[in-house]
Amino acid sequence: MNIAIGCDHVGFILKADIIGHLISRGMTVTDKGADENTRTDYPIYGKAVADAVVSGEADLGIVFCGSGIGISIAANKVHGIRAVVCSEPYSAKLSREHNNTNILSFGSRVVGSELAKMIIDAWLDAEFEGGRHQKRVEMITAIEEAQQ
Ligand SMILES: O=C(CO)[C@H](O)[C@H](O)COP(=O)(O)O
Repeated sequence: MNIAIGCDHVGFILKADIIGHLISRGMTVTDKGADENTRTDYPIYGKAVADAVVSGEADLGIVFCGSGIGISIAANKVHGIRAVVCSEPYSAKLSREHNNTNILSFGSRVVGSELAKMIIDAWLDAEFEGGRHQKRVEMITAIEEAQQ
């Protein structure tokens, strides 16, 4: 599985910690920046990771900013993206099972490295359940398509 990752200046250190964890899980990691912790703007990297996911370059994405909020909002502006900010594993698991999320977002000022790894494991180990949830995800997509 190929995971695209991206961060702003605040998320840079947590992203660096997480790369090794993803590789240890057998993932291929495509890093869309930022490449240093100099102040930058999170929408650049939220869009870059989202584009990689919707184009098929990556299967899933993980993004990092200070709160996880701005970069997830930016990613969610790209059609086909369902990005979620998580600070505990249960929501991460449910976001895959019920909502088929394709980007996981972290607040580096909120979540430490070990908790982030637990959240990532819960997210990656979960699978979309389909069934009654399929129709609801399709309803979200229909909202998106009506905006075009
Ligand atoms: O969390 C974020 C967006 O939701 C950003 O990381 C945060 O706003 C950056 O702030 P600053 O430029 O003061 O470091």
